[in-house]
Amino acid sequence: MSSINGGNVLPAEEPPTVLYVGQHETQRSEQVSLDLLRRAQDLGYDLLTTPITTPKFQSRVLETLENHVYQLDTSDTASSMPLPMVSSLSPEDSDLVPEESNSSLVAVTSPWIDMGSLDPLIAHISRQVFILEVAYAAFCGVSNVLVHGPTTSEGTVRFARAALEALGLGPYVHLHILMPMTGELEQDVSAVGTHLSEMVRPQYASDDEDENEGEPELFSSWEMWNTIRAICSYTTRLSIALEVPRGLPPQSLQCRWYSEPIRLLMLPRTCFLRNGKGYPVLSKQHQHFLTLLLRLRFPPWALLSDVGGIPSEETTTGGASEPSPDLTPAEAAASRSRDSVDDPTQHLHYMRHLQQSQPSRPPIERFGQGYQDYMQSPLQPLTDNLESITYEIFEKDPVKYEWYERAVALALKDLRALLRDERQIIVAVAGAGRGPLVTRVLQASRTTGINVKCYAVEKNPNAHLLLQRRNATDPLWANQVTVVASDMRTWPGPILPNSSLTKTDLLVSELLGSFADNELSPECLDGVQHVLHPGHGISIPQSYSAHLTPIASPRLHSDLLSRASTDISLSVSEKWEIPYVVMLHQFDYLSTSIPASAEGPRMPDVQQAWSFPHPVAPEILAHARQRGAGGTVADPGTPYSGPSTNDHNARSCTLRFACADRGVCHGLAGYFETVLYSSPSNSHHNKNNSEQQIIELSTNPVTMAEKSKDMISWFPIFFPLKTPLHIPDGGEMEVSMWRQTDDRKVWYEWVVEVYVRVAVGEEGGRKRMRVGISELHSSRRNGCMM
Ligand SMILES: C[S@@+](CC[C@H](N)C(=O)[O-])C[C@H]1O[C@@H](n2cnc3c(N)ncnc32)[C@H](O)[C@@H]1O
Repeated sequence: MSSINGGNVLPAEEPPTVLYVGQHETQRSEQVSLDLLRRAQDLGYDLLTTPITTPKFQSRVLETLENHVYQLDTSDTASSMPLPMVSSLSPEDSDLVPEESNSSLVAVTSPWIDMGSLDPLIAHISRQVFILEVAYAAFCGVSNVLVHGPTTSEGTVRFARAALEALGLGPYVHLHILMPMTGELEQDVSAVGTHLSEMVRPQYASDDEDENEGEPELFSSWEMWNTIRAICSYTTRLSIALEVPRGLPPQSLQCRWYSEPIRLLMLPRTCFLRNGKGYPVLSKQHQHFLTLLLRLRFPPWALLSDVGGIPSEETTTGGASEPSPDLTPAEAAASRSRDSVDDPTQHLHYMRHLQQSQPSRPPIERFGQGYQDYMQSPLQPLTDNLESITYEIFEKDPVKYEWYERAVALALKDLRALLRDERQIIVAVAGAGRGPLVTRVLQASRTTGINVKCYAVEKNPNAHLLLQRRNATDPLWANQVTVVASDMRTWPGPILPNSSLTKTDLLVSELLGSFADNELSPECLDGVQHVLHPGHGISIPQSYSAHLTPIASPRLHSDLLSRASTDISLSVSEKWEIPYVVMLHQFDYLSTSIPASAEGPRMPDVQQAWSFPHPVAPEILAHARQRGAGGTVADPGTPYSGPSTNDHNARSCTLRFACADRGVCHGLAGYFETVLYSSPSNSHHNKNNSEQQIIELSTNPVTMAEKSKDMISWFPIFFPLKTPLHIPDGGEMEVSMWRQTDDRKVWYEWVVEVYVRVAVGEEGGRKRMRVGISELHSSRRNGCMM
């Protein structure tokens, strides 16, 4: 059964690209007044940054610090001296005032403080400055606050502790931590006067020089951010202001940042190139990264940093000459406004041009617009009946039905060749819904010229009514389809005119969930297998398999954390114990294959968990029936012991995933593949023509493009981890998963372990050491009812 959007209507049109652009100056020369904001908005900016405090305040704080240090150095009672207090803000300490228009401002805390300092005096002063500033910004109604991230990884925990305190100052305070993608910020904060880190007393200077030697680690900036947000418990009020460098880091790091909550994208002047005509442009790689971010459910705002001030009224009203016809729209706009490559709004015009000219999204993204990273509880296909609108959405899939028709046509040809007579081939569509697969069977019959007798079996009484109506009105159906209202597992099978039961030659169904078997296709198809001819009967699909890979998805983790315990259907802890159907968007694969080239696609390592073939070997079903009747006793002592007719549908797997880069695992992404039909005459056909003889569907990101590109019916599934698991560089994840069943329901259990290989002895031997393990998660309480 498909799982898209829980039955909501989805727009398939290209949604407009939303891009808010703000202007930032590391050292704003002009006070951010209402007038400046209006001028900025007239130019096309949506927001401005503003410092919270003035240089006067900075001088006052420095003075306090210097006085204290002087007293410490000269006083006899230095050891008992209390730490200095930074007194409340005075009118000359800040130009910010409460205004309605403050919602268009991003307040910037002082970049010269160092909350993570090893020197307790510096850390103490910095923390006070920070708290005073955030509290005042919040008081003035500026809820978005930009904070320069920690200067060293050593100070990250202290920085995070202060950030957590600031978040407690008000329910609307939202902190954006300014981080470089890697290494150090391009913005020169030394321009804003003495940085407090320069005033560290010698006894507190870092002694970890050995550790800090050499190149900064690629992922160190990300790691700092990860520490901050973990200490702040993944609150949605903490996000990143990511500074984009001129040269982008490798794909692996770009993808990691992409998965994080980037709310502001800081674009300094230095990240722009100049094109042949001297106008600022972004490189192709930068444009691609921006495009990905702009497709997020909540795209970041762009902050153009130090690209030129906001011109005063007089300079903006000067006459502009007509632009040259060979300029791009962005260049023309820039040229029209100022007619100069020195125009301070060129970068803004260029960003607007990029906004207007975004490439169109892939079909699944268009279709799922608004549903990115939205977690839905999986369906209960046997107890719930779908609504017509849900079927209607499935039926929009441009690939699935087409592929089914091809599979049916191929199977009909093989059956005709095998049966060697002209009798009608008996086809049953099990779980017919509103009938699209019945139509495809009839079309395949028409195109192959092979006569069929078609049965449509459906347990949803409302869909059954529609099937009957369609049989009477659809010229292709022409009242020739036998519509059966029944659970397929209790359907005795086709009845001949002489009232005797017969078997079907071909059984067509689509009962697949996002993880293949999670909507009980195996159980339903076992139950209807008795109607399939035991000799030559064909099932479409012939097999399906579940696939998974570990992912980092801070967004989903944060979303689950914040889900209220008032959810009537789930207890607080149960939300971690069920898989969710979700259009995964803002996430990162933790285990990937190395791309062939730097630009080559980075493919995840997606491994098969298990598979189900159909029809099942008759002995297996006979044995299951025997167990159900009490003929065999199950292993005593096992939690689900006792005779079960469904034990043959239990599965388990243990899979290992190599992780080149450090990261945090928030759960497992699940996909499926299915072979609808693989013709046994495969090789024979291929000799004579190039027609494809194996028809498959896939949502596995590695094989989807090749097997069923642009299929939209299924979103992936997500198995969450209650406690995120940290993986070091070069670590290995081991995923153990079970499909469990008793005679009433089916559920999943999963556990993830992290290993590293460490050198042992002098002979170069290596030992596999476990460094982390998750809880055992189980969806038993919310299992799928059989
Ligand atoms: C995903 S829908 C597919 C509908 C349609 N065949 C299509 O491809 O658009 C699965 C259908 O199977 C039906 N179904 C599921 N389990 C069934 C069962 N045990 N017996 C009969 N119908 C069943 C559901 O009611 C639903 O209509």
